[in-house]
Amino acid sequence: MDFKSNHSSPILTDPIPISKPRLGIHDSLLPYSSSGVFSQGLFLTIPWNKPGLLDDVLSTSWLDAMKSSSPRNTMKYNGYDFSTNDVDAAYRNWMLKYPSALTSIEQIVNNAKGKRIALFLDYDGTLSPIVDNPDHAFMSNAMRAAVRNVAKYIPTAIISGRSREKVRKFVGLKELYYAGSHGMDIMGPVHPPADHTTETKVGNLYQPASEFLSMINEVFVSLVERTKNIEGAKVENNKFCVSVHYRNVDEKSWTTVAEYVQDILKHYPRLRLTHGRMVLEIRPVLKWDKGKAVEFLLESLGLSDCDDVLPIYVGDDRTDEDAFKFLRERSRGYGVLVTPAPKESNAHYSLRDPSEVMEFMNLLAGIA
Ligand SMILES: O=P(O)(O)OC[C@H]1O[C@H](O[C@H]2O[C@H](CO)[C@@H](O)[C@H](O)[C@H]2O)[C@H](O)[C@@H](O)[C@@H]1O
Repeated sequence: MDFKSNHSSPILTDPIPISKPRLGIHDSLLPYSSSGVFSQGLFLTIPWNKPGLLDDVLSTSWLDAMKSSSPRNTMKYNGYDFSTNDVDAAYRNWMLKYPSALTSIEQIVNNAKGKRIALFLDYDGTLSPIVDNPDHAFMSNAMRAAVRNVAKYIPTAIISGRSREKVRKFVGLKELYYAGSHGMDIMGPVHPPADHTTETKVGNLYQPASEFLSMINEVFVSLVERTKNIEGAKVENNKFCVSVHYRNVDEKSWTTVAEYVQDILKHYPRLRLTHGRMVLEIRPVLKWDKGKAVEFLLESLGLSDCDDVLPIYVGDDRTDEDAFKFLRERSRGYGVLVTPAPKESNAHYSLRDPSEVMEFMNLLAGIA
């Protein structure tokens, strides 16, 4: 399998051309084939993203970007103040383009007839509500039950910006596929022993950015040190990427946070910066994202190039747009954007919040 992406980064604007080295994936990282989950002998060409230090966050009005990156409520959005009525009217209008996946379930079911659904779920803001402390973003037991139930009928993967280990711990379900670090750390389900004489089989692993591990660690340590005096700043090690949270930082210090990040990145031309919800994220320049992870998983599951497969991806964040874009460009399946406020997206449908995501999964389980 040879991934050759034409996708241009949705974020970087740096025009510096670079060569695209072919990254041979070491055998030890190749999925083993005995369980038949991941195909063997993969040799991926992973295009490198342009080595820009700065994305839209820093190249233009990054302070504005920081401000609008996660509306704390729907009354203030993208710099505008809305009354509740305005918000409702705007949202209803927006839903003409991105209809609710709940009210469109019949249409989805009709299109799924004779097809196998594959479900991809983002974690933060999709399965768990956005909270101030990233370590406390727990999903409810009801949500866990809904995921467990839908996964009985539909192959289900969690694709998150968090480290795979952390998101797996939050979700707590062994039977799922997990892709952490924005898709750069993929693992298949852990199979329980068939009987007490056999060992638990660890899921197959695929880590296209493994060579960046020590560099990311270094950056993590530097950023922790650098930001230690900024009240509320939190640096999270997501294994193949680092998140610098400014949600709890006084707005007056946001510039300082961004400058510190920018300073450190100057020493790492092979890392780049993207922007999530009140978080700056540092990751390898590899052009590997959630869209690539979906492509990889479909391929590994033997579900790519099949007309009888309907992938559905549910997510709330900018990084999920890569997956929506992949599905749209391939005219395959549906992206479902989770948002309480209107925003442009490559998704096909919308859901307002995690509780609607849960309802949607219950409906999917019912029809599968
Ligand atoms: O891809 P995701 O699963 O959506 O992960 C994206 C980032 O999510 C987390 O941060 C976000 O959620 C936190 C908890 O609600 C919130 O406090 C923070 O402001 C948000 O940016 C996570 O902590 C990051 O590492 C992920 O990259």
